[in-house]
Amino acid sequence: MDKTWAEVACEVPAAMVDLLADFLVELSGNGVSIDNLELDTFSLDTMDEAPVKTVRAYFTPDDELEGKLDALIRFIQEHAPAYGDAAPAPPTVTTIREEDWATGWRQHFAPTRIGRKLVIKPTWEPFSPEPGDLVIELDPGMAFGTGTHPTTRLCLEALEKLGTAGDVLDVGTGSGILAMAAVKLGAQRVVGTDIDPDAVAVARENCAMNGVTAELVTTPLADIPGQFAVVLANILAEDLVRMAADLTAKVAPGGFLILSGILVERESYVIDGFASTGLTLAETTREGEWSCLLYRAGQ
Ligand SMILES: C[S@@+](CC[C@H](N)C(=O)[O-])C[C@H]1O[C@@H](n2cnc3c(N)ncnc32)[C@H](O)[C@@H]1O
Repeated sequence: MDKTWAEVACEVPAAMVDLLADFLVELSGNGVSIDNLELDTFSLDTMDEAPVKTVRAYFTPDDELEGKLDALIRFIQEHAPAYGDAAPAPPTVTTIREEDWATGWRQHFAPTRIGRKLVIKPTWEPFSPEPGDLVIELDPGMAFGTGTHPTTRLCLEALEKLGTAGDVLDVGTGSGILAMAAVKLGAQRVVGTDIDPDAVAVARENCAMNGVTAELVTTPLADIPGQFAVVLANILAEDLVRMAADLTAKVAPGGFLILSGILVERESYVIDGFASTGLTLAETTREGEWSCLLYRAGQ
């Protein structure tokens, strides 16, 4: 017989989504999906439009389900008043077939091989690594960087190709995915910085889960000490150009700067923006509508 899942859907105030999603990941042992919210997106527009969001979690329909639903209802009743006056509707439970579930959101977050050795794997998925594989465990969370976005993949591929014998700086670390990959690839000192303290908290949790050590900070780029063999920045084109001088200053002589977050149509805008930095454009890679630029510093 087909395996089934209990899909539990909760409609809550948009501002409560993060809190509830964390709770549901813990309670279900699976990931969650959030209506209108892509796993990784450069635009937060989708988050602003609706005051109420639906968070869906997937449970095994066993003897424990009823107790878990009670815990969920108590959690919502306890926390919802802080997010608005209207009482949220009770969660709904729908039985769905494994095959429907597998063709839903989850297929977008399965173990993914990136480059030759790196594998990004959700914690709940079994995976048998091949010799030499560098596995990063990561669940969809509240920070960009699950490995599903082309810009993340382009950065990871560039990083793997370069090798990371020296120190690495990851500007806009998000989930910490690039910083973790740098550590796994053998970098010495790895620093990840993000203007979003929530992202830094997520990145720290992810590093702890993966047993890797990286310095994860909210320190502005200009205040980070030292220079690095590789600097990564997967941030939008406008920000990259605005930060061109500071990014360049962090690259050690002979080192590399990997830039992504660049729509192909904005490639020349970024290249123009970095024209006076003294860096040499060594390679351009693309996936879909996204582009990644690899620069090299002189000795
Ligand atoms: C597209 S995400 C990249 C996440 C991850 N590095 C990856 O490649 O998947 C961009 C991140 O940069 C952060 N960010 C935006 N502007 C920044 C800045 N000026 N300095 C540091 N971080 C910044 C955002 O908060 C976000 O977490």
